[in-house]
Amino acid sequence: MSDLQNTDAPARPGIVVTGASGRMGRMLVRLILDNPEARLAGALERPGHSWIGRDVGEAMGGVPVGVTVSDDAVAVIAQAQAVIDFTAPAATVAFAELTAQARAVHVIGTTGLEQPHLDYLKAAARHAPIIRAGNMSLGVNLLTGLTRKVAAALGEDWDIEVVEAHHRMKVDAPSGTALMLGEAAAEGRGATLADLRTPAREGITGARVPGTIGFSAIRGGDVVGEHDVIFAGAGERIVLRHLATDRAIFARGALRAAIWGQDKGPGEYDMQDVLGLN
Ligand SMILES: NC(=O)c1ccc[n+]([C@@H]2O[C@H](COP(=O)([O-])OP(=O)(O)OC[C@H]3O[C@@H](n4cnc5c(N)ncnc54)[C@H](O)[C@@H]3O)[C@@H](O)[C@H]2O)c1
Ligand SMILES: O=C(O)C1=N[C@H](C(=O)O)CCC1
Repeated sequence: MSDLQNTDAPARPGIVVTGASGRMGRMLVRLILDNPEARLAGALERPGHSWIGRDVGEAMGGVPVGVTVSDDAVAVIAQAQAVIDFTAPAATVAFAELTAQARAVHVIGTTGLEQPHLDYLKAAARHAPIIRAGNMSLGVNLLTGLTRKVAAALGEDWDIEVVEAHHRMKVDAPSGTALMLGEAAAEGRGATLADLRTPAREGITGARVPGTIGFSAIRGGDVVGEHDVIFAGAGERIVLRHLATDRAIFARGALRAAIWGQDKGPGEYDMQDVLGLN
């Protein structure tokens, strides 16, 4: 990890990492410190967290980097050109308001957001760019396009199921990625996921309703993230699969988005925009 980070160069956007001690937060702090195109401008954690007041480099077990972990989101975000946020829905909504006030780019990886959270984000995006994706990796964003195409090519007699597996600490299901893939499949069929989504199955569910999209979630161990989109027809199946083996793929995507967003106007964007896949 570089210790030359905060010898400032104005051209580099100052990036704040929220949830700095989390699985994604630590990954992001390291990546930003090692990237010459970005500067770590702040590290936030929730009030009461044991890292508050400590240098983030030291808290991570390395050398000091000159950035103290804070719970003062108002003061820290006011200094940011971008905020990279992998936390929890309620925290993300609060950060969105502060990031919009700072006219900074808000990169959101947090999943489990529900409609009221999304409504807040839409309002915040009237003032500054918000880039949000349930999965920031190049591979999943390519798979999203493939899923849309395959769903468009196959008729309703092909059943669509999304199966995902994640580590035992994951709190939301289906995963943000599974929902992205399901949405792409629904778009391929000229519909929305809200129209086609099957409720979670348990008990006597009855036969599958043609044209619907189902989800199954496995939770265990340290699985980083695995997704299958299954198209099941009569006598054959197509399986589109993404396997994540390193969280760095999400962090790299998020940092790329933060840099990409620097010259963008207010509005809602996703990784398809960042990667030029639209
Ligand atoms: N979009 C993607 O590519 C992608 C990839 C990985 C994870 N995620 C999502 O990111 C989120 C975080 O995942 P994780 O595995 O890093 O979880 P984690 O539990 O390891 O980390 C979350 C961190 O956020 C902190 N936090 C919570 N509330 C806060 C607040 N109000 N202020 C500051 N910090 C706060 C927690 O203390 C914790 O350190 C989840 O929603 C997960 O699904 C998305
Ligand atoms: O570890 C997680 O949590 C992940 N969340 C995202 C999701 O919900 O799809 C991306 C994969 C890892």
